[in-house]
Amino acid sequence: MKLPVDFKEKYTKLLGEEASAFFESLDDEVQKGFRINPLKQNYQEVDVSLQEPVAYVKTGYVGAVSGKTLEHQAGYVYSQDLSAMYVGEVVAARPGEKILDLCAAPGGKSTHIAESMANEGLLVANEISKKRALILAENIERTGAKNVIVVNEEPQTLAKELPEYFDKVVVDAPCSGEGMFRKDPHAISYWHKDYPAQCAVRQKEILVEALKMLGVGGELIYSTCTFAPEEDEQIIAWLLENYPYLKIVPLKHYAGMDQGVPAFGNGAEELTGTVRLMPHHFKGEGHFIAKLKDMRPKKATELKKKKKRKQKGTLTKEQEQLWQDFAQKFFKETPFSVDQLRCYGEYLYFYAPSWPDISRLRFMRPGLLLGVFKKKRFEPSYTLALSLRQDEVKNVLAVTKKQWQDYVAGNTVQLDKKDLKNGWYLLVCEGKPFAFGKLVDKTVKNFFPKGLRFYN
Ligand SMILES: C[S@@+](CC[C@H](N)C(=O)[O-])C[C@H]1O[C@@H](n2cnc3c(N)ncnc32)[C@H](O)[C@@H]1O
Repeated sequence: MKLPVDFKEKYTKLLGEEASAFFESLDDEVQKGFRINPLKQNYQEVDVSLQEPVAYVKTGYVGAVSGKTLEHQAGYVYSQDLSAMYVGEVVAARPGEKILDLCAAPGGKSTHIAESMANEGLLVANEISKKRALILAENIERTGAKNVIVVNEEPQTLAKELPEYFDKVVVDAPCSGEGMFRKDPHAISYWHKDYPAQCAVRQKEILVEALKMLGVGGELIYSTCTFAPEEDEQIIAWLLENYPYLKIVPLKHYAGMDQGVPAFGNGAEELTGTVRLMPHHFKGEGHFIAKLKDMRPKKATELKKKKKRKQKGTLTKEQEQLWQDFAQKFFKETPFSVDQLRCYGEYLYFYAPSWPDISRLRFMRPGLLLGVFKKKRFEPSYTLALSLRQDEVKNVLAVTKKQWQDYVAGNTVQLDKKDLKNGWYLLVCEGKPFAFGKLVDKTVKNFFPKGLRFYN
């Protein structure tokens, strides 16, 4: 790989005798990784090679997964760089927490966080770029998580709406991307000597807003996919100097993981509690990760509940009836109560009443999309199908792998079974729910989203 001269000079100085091993590692083959999704029923049975688990992520494996497999389409696996996947583990999301992923697209960390929350609590996944936020929403959708809101905002706007709201805030910051050189040689073309310092300015701006949203006693998780001290140890040193109530939570260093280097920051010994994932020591593209805790005690006044604004999106009587008709026919037990339903336009969402009012924010996904009202009928969504387990529903239709291939390509499926009632079915292939289909006589009509169709 042809590395910029300034880059080589800089890391020769910083890494000393290790520099040549570091440069050589950037020519090694990319080692791919993936995670399996514990939100899915029988997730341990995915049909991919699970021979090489990674030690530091409970659901992580070494290996490549194709985007055209049933496992991928149905949300059982998520492809993620082996170093990036340690971030989600460091977040250690727990059911019931309120978590913000401020720079979330395409969703590697957000999907991991959502998958750890067992559908309890709230993850707000935010992405500033609209195009990328759409991809983020799609990736979140495949996980089947019910407790995720996807927004497309600037950190400043979010901070005004959700001050001190979260238990954990994740800033996987836009950075100079030196850890992307091997995977995406194009990243080299953006790099210049002053780029890391320029990125650091933006990172500080983002962090100032992120900290406004962190609740007293909460945790900030900061990460980059770059090796530049300006964006790594120096950012953490800056945080410690400017927010003296923050303390580093020392992270576990598994085999191959390096400690943060105090001399790369301000010399503070506690920087060793951060993690550097360097490609000449660790299978993965490279990352820096730090966790900081807000050490301020909670004040009595801060425990007072804020007055809630009246939420929009109440259903009409007719919409409520249409949903209930569908739910009674389809579910063994109706999973959402009326106060958990919101309607935006014709679209029906699950939205827990305890979640904050986001009506003034640009959202891509205000909760779990359940379906759409169309001329006196309700049509369930693909997203709802991906969030369901077979044992929750009355109407399950098992199809063959060939029929799955046809369906995801946009075709109808012909059945030879006679005894099935017409109506909506959760389609399942090899035990994995993957979409809704509407049976009309012996034909399963295709409702696979047009933009997601693919051929095998
Ligand atoms: C490193 S990527 C995030 C990767 C993501 N966390 C994941 O695991 O898939 C950084 C993201 O920050 C976004 N970003 C860029 N400028 C930003 C800003 N000023 N504030 C917030 N996010 C920004 C980028 O669009 C990009 O999607």
